[in-house]
Parts: sequence; structure tokens; C-alpha cells
Amino acid sequence: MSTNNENAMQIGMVGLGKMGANMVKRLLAGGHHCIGYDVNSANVDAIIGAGADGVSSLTELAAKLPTPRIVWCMVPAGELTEATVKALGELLESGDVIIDGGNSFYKDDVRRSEALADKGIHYVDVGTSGGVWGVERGYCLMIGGPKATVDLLDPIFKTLAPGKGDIEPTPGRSSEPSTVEQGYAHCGPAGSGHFVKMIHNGIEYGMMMAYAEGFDIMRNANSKNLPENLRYDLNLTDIAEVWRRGSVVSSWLLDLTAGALVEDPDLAGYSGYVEDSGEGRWTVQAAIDEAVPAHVLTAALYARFRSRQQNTFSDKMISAMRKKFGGHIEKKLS
Ligand SMILES: O=C(CO)[C@H](O)[C@H](O)COP(=O)(O)O
Repeated sequence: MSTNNENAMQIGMVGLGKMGANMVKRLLAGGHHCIGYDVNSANVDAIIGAGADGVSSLTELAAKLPTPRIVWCMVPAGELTEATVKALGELLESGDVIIDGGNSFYKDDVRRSEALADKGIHYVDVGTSGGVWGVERGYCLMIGGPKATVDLLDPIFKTLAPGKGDIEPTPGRSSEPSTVEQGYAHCGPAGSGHFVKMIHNGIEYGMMMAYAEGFDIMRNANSKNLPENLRYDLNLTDIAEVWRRGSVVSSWLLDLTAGALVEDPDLAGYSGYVEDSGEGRWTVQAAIDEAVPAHVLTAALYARFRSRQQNTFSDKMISAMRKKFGGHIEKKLS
């Protein structure tokens, strides 16, 4: 990525955890200027060490940014994002932009966007996929908000996204160049970015569950309850590896699974207590609102609830995948 970016922008980043700090690093590498803020001053020091500026309050951030101010919030969804957006709404002015890049509930975006519009502040919701690997691979971005603001932010999205890489456009697509081939899409008005990310994560639950169940069945194929001539001692690590090569079920989640199995074939280091951050529940709720049957996604959500009562190998596998793509550390059973 070039550091000579003629479209370089100044961005404030609020929240310098594993996602926010990595995004700052990718933006810096892309030639942008970043000013970071986090409640934890050690996180601010770390990004200063990486070449960004740091501040010790939102007020200082608002004072340091040139207008129109662009502030990207990368704090945990829910109360923290709500409080951060509210505080920024009081500090920023007409023409400024707040971007929520967390996993917020899309209806919260619609409400926030409308409230901030009264003050002339533009609000953009961005579903951000790529986890802890995004700093190198880039982040797939699903964007909601007013087109003019999304266009203004294009250099930022372009830098954060993976870029075209070696993935050819799907045959038959229009030859008109589009940002989707770069890994970022303007999905529609307020909330649409997080709506699409919510469904993305709902699908993620279902895919993870499908792998986890399949591997658990193979792991138990040597059960003493089976006829002796139908028992198989399968090497799951090798099967994950071979499926990565040309099979219909190859995917990045499978790559991560293969990595987890190489490190720990029994996944003994995982309890299998699988958390959820909300998107799966909201996906099921959206399916109910639209009367769309969503058997797999609903079952995958319920399996996570069940995992908190009794852990199977498949639960451990989902924990392993979440750790791999998102750096999520599972809660230990008491
Ligand atoms: O957005 C993500 C991946 O795409 C995050 O890692 C998210 O936390 C995963 O969802 P959950 O915590 O519910 O498993």
C-alpha cells in the first residue's frame, strides 16, 4: 500500500482495542493521518508509537481535528457506542461526520442518524468484517448512510478495504468498475450497513455450526456403539487440510479451523462456551419480522445458548474459530 496518498484524510479514531488500533495502522500505512482516543491511555500510547497522534479526551479530539471532522467509533456495540456517539454529537458541529464501525443494531443507527441530522451532523454506519486479520488482509466494509457523505469518505474506505487483489469479478457482472470489487459497498441509507453485517454474522453462525457439527460426527465415527466394520478413526486435522484444496466447502472459516486443529487436535484448550454479541439474535428477529424461515441460523444461535450449559467438541471448534478470526477469548466455565 502506498504512503503517498493524494487523497489522504485526517481521521479521529475512538476506541483503540484490537480492531480500532489495527484500523489506525492500516490507515497510516495508506498515507492518512489519524488521531486516536481510548479510555485506556496505554492504547493511545501504542498508536502514537505506530505514528498516529493521540489525545486524552473526546473534547481534545474535537479540538484537534480539522473541519469537517471525521470521527470513526470502534468501541463495543451497545451502551458504550451509544454513550460515545451521544458525547460526540454534543462536541461536533454541522458538516462533521460520525462513523460507527462496530457491530451496532441497525435500528439504533436509524435513531442516531435522525437525531444527529437535526444538528447537521452526518452519521454513517459501517459493518466491518475482517477481525484481527484485517490489518493485513483489509476489511470488508458494508456501509449505510447518505451518499454524499459516503462519497466524501471514499479514500478512507478504499484504504481500509482489501482491494481487488487477485479475485476476478464474477463472470457476467457489468464491466463498470465498482467499489464492491474493492471490498466495500454502499448498501443504502442509515442502518443498511449494519443490517447487511447483521445478516453476514447470522450466516457466519450457520457456517460455523455446520463445520462444527460435521467434524463432531467424524470425530465420533469410531464410537463403540457402531458396528466394528463401520468404525473409522479419522484424522480431523488432515481432513480439514484436504478440504481446503478444491473442495466445495473450502472457505476462510475452514482455513482457520484447520489452523486450530494443527495447534490443538482435540481443541482441549477450549471449553466450548460460545458467546454471542447480538447479531445472531437480531438476524433471527429480522427473519421473524419478515416471516422468512431461517431454520439453520436460528438453530445455530440456539446451539450457542446450549453451549453455555454443556460443551461438546463442536462448541470448542466454534470457540477456536472465533479466537482465530476475532481474537475472542472464551469465558471459562466455573
Ligand atoms: O463481527 C465479527 C466477525 O464477523 C465479530 O468477530 C463478532 O464479534 C462475531 O460475532 P459473535 O461475537 O456474535 O460470534
